[in-house]
Amino acid sequence: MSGTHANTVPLRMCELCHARKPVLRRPKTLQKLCKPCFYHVFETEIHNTIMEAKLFHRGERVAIGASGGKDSTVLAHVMKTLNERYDYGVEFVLLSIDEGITGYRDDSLETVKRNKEQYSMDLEIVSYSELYGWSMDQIVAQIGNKNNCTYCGVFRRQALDRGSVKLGISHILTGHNADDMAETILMNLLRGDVARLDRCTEIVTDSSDSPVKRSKPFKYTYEKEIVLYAHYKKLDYFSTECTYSPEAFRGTARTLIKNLEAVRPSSIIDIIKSGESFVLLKNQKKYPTPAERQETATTMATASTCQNLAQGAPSAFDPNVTRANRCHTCGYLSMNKICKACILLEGLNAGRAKLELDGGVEPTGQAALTKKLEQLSF
Ligand SMILES: Nc1ncnc2c1ncn2[C@@H]1O[C@H](COP(=O)(O)OP(=O)(O)OP(=O)(O)O)[C@@H](O)[C@H]1O
Repeated sequence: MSGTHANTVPLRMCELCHARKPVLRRPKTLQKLCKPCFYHVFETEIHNTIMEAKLFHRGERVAIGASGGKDSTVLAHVMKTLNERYDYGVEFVLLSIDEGITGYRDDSLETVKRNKEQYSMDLEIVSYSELYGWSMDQIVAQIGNKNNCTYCGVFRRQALDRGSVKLGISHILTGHNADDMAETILMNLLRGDVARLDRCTEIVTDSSDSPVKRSKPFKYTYEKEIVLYAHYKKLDYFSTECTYSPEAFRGTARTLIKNLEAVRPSSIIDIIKSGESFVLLKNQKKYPTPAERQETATTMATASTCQNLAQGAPSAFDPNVTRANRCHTCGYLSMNKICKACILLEGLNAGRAKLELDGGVEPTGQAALTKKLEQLSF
């Protein structure tokens, strides 16, 4: 009976090449594909995203935020592949931030060190201890496990900027993927955070308090496909989750996205497309041009910003930028008199951080700290 059935049912072939047997069902489209066709569509979609957004220009040096995890490892691999295939003429450099998380970042950095050899890219490692005098382990020991993501997020953002500036680079890529972006859109929507909703769908984010622009070439790339790609290509990446507690609200948004994806795979892209289509009141703030950004990055590199921050010394990195744009404590670009990192550091250094976090009456925990940071104005 089964023999008869096998003779009558045509052998299903890859839905793209119709020549090879499929080995996987593509999460984004549910197409059954062979490995070469999956690699091809995966890489080509990223290339198209890069081309449409005009992400690079020839001769540019670009940092890849390399955590050793699946996203940034696949990012480094794909950027090397596409740079060679399409001759972008870009020099990629790996930039890692060592947050000082024992059993997590120390191990993942070993992966990045191997990636450096595997992809023949230079590697720069910048640590929280060196920049701020505090590792995340020490911060968590002081403030507990509750708000650590906020500290880590603020410090990492600035550390990536400072690492780039140290390298004289004004463009950094991160491995944020379509799932991350859909989560962020949903979170901003649910919080009513219209200002962030306006910016969070952009592939390139510019900020007036940063000399470095950030791009997300995986903006439309599904996390599940990144995992499949890393798996089939046998890429060397580190897969352990951070040992400290994750941001609770993002976790909720993530679960929601995963549930939506399970019943409707296009949900992730649909959320991003919807987010992109929202028409919001535009912020009229003028952001620096690429040339202005490059100039600032070079000037700041010369001024050894990292050393200044570690010493907490005010500095005059760029004579063209007025004092009003600088943090009065560390001298780094800031829209407020004191930058977010220094506010947090001040609390830590004075041993006040925990007291301040627990002392408020209305929103508590993560929400309270975020609100406090957002409302800063002097
Ligand atoms: N310690 C770090 N050093 C350098 N870049 C980082 C670091 N942590 C995160 N990034 C950058 O930010 C992106 C998003 O970080 P996130 O913490 O969301 O990790 P993730 O989604 O697990 O990504 P990955 O799989 O690359 O670790 C990463 O892909 C990477 O480009």
